[in-house]
Amino acid sequence: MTERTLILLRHGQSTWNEENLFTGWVDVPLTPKGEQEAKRGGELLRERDLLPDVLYTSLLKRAIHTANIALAAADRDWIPVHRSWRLNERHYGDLQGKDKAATLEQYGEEQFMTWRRSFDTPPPPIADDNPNSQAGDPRYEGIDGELPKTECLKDVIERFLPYWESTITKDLEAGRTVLVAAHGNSLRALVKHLDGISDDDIASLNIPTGIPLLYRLGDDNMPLEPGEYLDPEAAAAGAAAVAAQGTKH
Ligand SMILES: O=C(O)[C@@H](CO)OP(=O)(O)O
Repeated sequence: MTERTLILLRHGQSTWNEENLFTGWVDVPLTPKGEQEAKRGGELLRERDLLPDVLYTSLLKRAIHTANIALAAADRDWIPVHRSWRLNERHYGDLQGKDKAATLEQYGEEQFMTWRRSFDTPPPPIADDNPNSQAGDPRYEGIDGELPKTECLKDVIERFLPYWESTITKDLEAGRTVLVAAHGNSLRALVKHLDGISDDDIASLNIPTGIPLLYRLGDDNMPLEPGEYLDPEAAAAGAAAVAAQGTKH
């Protein structure tokens, strides 16, 4: 059996992470701190000799820039890249652009957590004329199916896993080290699948920004051992910070 190497990387801190706003498909840039996190992520890959052969990213610049910075730090700028909307962050519907703490205060913790972390209840859909809607955005012209107006985690799994199975795993099977640079909730969708996490338990799983998460996979493309954050201490602190986002003022 040959071991397959998969590295997951959530983008570094974005401007809307810093401002504590629901982001979803809104295409916001990294902050200087986010760029620094991405660089450190790439250095961790280089230090461990985990050199990606191929990159998969979303269509959003916070993931694209994170990958570029990390790959530059690992001296792997040149590897082939595949971009797909299927790796995009979860579409946050009408919450896109709204302040997380203010939303918690307005709707209460139960509703807030249902929208934020329940498996199958999406937030209300976004209107096409909302400035944070992606209606008419040329990058989604070729989308197969309908442009989402909101999504829950279940919807993300339904659009991400077919791509994982049909495309990303083919590179793993060819022996390539695969880097997936994506988002908090699209990576939660993949980790749920890999780690066999239940629909209820996935609510408490949070992915920190900018820290590579390494998986060694077997012939069935499932983990041989639990995933490993390359900086476990920073990962634990980062995940706790994501979990606390609703309460920050
Ligand atoms: O706003 C978002 O798009 C996501 C990721 O930043 O937030 P949350 O962790 O609240 O799902």
